Amino acid sequence: MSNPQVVVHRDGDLLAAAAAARLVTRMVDAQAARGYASVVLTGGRTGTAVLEHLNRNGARDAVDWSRVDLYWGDERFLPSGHPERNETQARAALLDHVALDPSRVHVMEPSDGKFGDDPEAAASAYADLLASVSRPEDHGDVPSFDVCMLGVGEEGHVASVFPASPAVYEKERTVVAVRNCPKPPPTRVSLTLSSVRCAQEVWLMTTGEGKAAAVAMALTGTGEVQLPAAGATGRRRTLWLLDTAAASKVPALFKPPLA
Ligand SMILES: O=C(O)[C@H](O)[C@@H](O)[C@H](O)[C@H](O)COP(=O)(O)O
Repeated sequence: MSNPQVVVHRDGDLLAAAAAARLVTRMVDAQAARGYASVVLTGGRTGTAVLEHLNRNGARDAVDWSRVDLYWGDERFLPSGHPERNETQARAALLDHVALDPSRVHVMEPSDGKFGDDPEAAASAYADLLASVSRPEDHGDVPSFDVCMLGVGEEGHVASVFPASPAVYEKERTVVAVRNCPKPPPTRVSLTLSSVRCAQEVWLMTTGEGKAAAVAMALTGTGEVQLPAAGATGRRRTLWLLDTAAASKVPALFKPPLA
């Protein structure tokens, strides 16, 4: 488990642009080292803005998109193509504009997919997929993703893991169905925190005053049951990418001295 690092940017747009540039570099380095890059995408405004900026980044095609494995941290359990699905928004923002290998874009099943309106079956199938692509060096049923990107909710949720929810207590399964989610839409499929923690690097990216309390609590010892973002740590790196508003309650010890 890695200690959190905090990087603060002037505003949300600069945060998204800087995170996109960081992601390009991380993916290029992963491909140089191992021949492929694996990234977990997140829904939400910040996560989608990062993909939009990545699509506009001049270094975008330094990435060999045919050797990228994409996953989702969570997905809204809606029909395929629904505008509220994270997949739909990611495709519009980036995926439809780069030469990905479709077989390496690992979508969580929609509610009109092969399992119909059964989110538990969709979750179980995604867990099986993760297990099938895990390598011996991953030491488990979840790949050691190069980067797992996460947005953060005002009450501290990440992916679709909410405070004191069944998902936050899950210790066995790697992917779960989430019902009665406090953030609409109510039914989702989500990685559990233990799956998030398989990533080499976890990037928590959020903006705005409304997130400042959750960010500060996560960084100052609140437990993951009450504040799931506190449990989102990477094997090698846990990076909080914030704008000044979301960082406004972060203790000085986490912020580099102003230049
Ligand atoms: O499917 C989702 O809704 C997201 O995965 C969710 O975890 C999101 O990232 C946070 O709610 C932050 O969302 P914003 O970035 O829009 O604040």
